[in-house]
Amino acid sequence: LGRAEYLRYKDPAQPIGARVDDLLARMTLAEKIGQMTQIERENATAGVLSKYFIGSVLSGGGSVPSPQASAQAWVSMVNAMQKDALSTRLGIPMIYGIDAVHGHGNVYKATIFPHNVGLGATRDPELVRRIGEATALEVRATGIPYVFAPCIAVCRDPRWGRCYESYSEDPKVVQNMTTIISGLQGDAPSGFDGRPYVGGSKKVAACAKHYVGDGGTFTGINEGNTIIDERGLMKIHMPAYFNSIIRGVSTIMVSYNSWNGNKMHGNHFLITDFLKNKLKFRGFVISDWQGIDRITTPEHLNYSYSIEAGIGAGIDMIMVPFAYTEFIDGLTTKVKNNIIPMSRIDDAVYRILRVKFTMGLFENPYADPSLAGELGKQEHRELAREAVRKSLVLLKNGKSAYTPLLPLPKKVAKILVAGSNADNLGNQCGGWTITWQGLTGNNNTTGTTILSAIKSTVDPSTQVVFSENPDSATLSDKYDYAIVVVGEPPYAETFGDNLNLTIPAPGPSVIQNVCKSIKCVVVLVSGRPLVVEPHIGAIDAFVAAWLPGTEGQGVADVLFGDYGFSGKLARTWFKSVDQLPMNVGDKHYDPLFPFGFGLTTEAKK
Ligand SMILES: O=[N+]([O-])c1ccc(O[C@@H]2O[C@@H](CO)[C@H](O)[C@H](S[C@@H]3O[C@H](CO)[C@@H](O)[C@H](O)[C@H]3O)[C@@H]2O)cc1
Repeated sequence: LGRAEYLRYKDPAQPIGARVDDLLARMTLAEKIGQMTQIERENATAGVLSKYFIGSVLSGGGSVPSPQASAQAWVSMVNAMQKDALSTRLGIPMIYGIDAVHGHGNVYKATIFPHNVGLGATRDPELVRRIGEATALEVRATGIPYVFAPCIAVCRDPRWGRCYESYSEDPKVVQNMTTIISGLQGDAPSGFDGRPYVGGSKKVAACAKHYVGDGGTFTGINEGNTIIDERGLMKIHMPAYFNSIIRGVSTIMVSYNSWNGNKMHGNHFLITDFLKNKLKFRGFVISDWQGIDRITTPEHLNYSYSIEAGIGAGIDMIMVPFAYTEFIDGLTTKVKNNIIPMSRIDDAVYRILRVKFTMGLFENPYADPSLAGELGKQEHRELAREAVRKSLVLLKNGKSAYTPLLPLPKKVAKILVAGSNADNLGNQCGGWTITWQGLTGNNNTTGTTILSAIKSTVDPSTQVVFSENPDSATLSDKYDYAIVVVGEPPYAETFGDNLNLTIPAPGPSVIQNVCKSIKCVVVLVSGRPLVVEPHIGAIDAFVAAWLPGTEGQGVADVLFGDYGFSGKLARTWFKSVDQLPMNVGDKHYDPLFPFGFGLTTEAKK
């Protein structure tokens, strides 16, 4: 029998660089460009991956194999795609990516952690690292090795629809929370000088996004224009990328926004000169969804130009995600006509292969079925509950310092719970949950609403009356106190852009109606600070709960004193939207509640 030809790139004993060099030298242009192409899962039908040598597949927001798909169904889907990819001449495994920005959001019964706006308020980087570890396990339970997380945006204007994806307006808080990358990927060995690192098949490749300045657009317009000089960009929006690279982040996603009128997806200086050559980032740079299409207005106006500008700027992998033949043909033409040099293609493919080799994808291309039980595991839910507790910020406690309302007594005669967000799991999870935009209501995934948490925490003898929008008959009853849980419905991206930031109706009237006659604590479930100045006088106690996710028990734990309040504002709480943008350190700083503010309480013995 002839000895099978020794293929150096297939030998795990070989150094990573040698394996990449060997494989790259064997690849045709079509195989190289295929590696640079990421397509949406709905396009990855039988034979497509092998026919076009596709290197990556993704789930866009809400893209699932079937409604309420099990971990096993996800594993079957990903493994089938992998089998197709491995059937190619060189057998290069594809890498499947998904947004797991607050736990494995697309997936039914996954643990949904607080969105980043709440995690910033915890000021607890080690907690956030543990969230990364748990998220990696839940993502691997579904056979997926790559997440488009964390978002390290520094949101400078809460009118931005994605502000809740940002840990803070303060770059230092965002830098501290890059511990999530080490949780997701594992700890890069010291002196790793910014090479991509993923520590085995219980870890996932991460993606620091969106590079750069996504949180700094004019009036918070999503995908808008970040108008700031280079010094300001480097001081506010860049620092967390330094930390991410030191932590060995495997990929970086380019942002839709422009910087001083120039689209980031076409910015050679920031992507190649700065990120790759100065910061020595050695993972791969991925575009956002149709990110190169949106270089032009209207989008896709001149896709040939978009390809040239995006690849020329230094983007390595294109999240196409649908028109993949147009992308492949377009890039092939550019290379054959010497408009894009082969050296640019080789740089891109080198980086992509380095990540795939480093994370062991060649040795372990298929899912580990033993991890299925990690999805929604009780231990992870307890971690999420701890995160909820630590994310709550107590902004007012009693109409005077001598009459604190919190912690609430568990044993009283009767309490009223009111508001749109008291009994609504979808609202407390927010966007990027089950679907891209998120879903209001209690029928979309499993978890604990704030109302059910209250009911299970109070003494069994305490009567709990719930009414979303209580009428005068309900309000005429006698209550020891009321808990009013109001706030925003779920949203994502541009659909969340909002210039007035008022509490959605009927929240303000519920606050007024309840609080004028009953001692009340208002719990605001929202992706950002909202207009509360007109109501604050009528409110006895006020808690910012942000978007806590599935583990609403964490809210009751603190309201009733099983744990103390410890959260600190990671965002300035404005008085009026006319003041915006207004951030800590600004010359004119006149907030309702300043950055860093948060009252504390002691846990009841
Ligand atoms: O019907 N419309 O009006 C509509 C509008 C815009 C759409 O565009 C698309 O919608 C979403 C759902 O398909 C996609 O996820 C992206 S968003 C992008 O997706 C990446 C992958 O999920 C994330 O990592 C990034 O962080 C995020 O910025 C895009 O905006 C789709 C439909």
